[in-house]
Amino acid sequence: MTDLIDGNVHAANVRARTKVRAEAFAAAHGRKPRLDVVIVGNNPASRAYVNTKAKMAHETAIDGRLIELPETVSKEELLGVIAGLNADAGVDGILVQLPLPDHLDGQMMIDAIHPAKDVDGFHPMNVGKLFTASRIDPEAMLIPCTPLGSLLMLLDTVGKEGLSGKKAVVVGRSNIVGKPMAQLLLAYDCTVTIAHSRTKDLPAVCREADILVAAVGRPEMVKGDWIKDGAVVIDVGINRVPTEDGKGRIVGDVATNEAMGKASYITPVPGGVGKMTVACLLHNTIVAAEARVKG
Ligand SMILES: Nc1nc(=O)c2c([nH]1)NC[C@@H]1CN(c3ccc(C(=O)N[C@@H](CCC(=O)O)C(=O)O)cc3)C=[N+]21
Repeated sequence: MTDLIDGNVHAANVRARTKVRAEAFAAAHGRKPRLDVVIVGNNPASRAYVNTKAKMAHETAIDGRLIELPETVSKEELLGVIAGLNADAGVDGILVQLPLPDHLDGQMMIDAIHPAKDVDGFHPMNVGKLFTASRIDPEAMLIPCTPLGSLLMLLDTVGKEGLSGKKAVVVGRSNIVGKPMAQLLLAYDCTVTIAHSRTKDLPAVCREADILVAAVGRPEMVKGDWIKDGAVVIDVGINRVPTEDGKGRIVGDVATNEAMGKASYITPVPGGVGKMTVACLLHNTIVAAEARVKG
């Protein structure tokens, strides 16, 4: 039997707790916490994510502005926008939607965000804190949203005991998901392997995993027979694939149908990790806001 881990339920819980804190913040400080999102160009998928974030922020009593810049914006202009948000005392969180057009260096822009406002948790200062922490504290650190959301679902599903000493395999080595995810699992006493596109015999490596995190961005790459019986599977992928009606549909990095009956738990796509990513972004915004007013 495979149980689905319902991202909508977990995300609603995170948002409910965040909303209570956002309302208390507003009562104490005379303004709502604020998350500003910078988006460059008009990639339809990027637009869709940004709209979801704006809607969820609003429902969670968090304010925000969307700063829309043309595809052709220069490096200097974008750095200027970020500097303005850093200097604006009313802004608690800054998110620069990635990826950026080729002429802009994403890491340079991340580095320019004030670490205290870096609600993505991508700034080297926040990355360093995560990698050196002896204990993971989502109240005291800005942890990248997708790995944090994945960890919270794992903790709610199998508990700390369900992670300690277990073999975890993270497929994917991005700075946004793979590397921080591996670090979180390591902090919870998993034995962690980071696998990637050059890994020899990837199916065999995955078959060893008690906890399998797929973050490769390839539709349904992880097959049913890559999954150990009883493994917990976290599917981070969000891939749009064509359908006959031309509308397309969203699938993960795991062939979910094949995983059913093998995994003990799996996150569905959609309705899994993605929902928690947005909820954790709002969580990070209230953490950043509270830390800033404390000084
Ligand atoms: N600086 C930055 N930070 C990000 O966190 C960031 C980013 N850039 N660029 C783009 C990606 C993508 N991303 C998603 C968040 C939620 C869903 C989500 O809620 N997905 C729904 C379904 C989506 C659908 O149906 O289209 C789900 O999984 O159920 C998806 C994708 C955040 N990103």
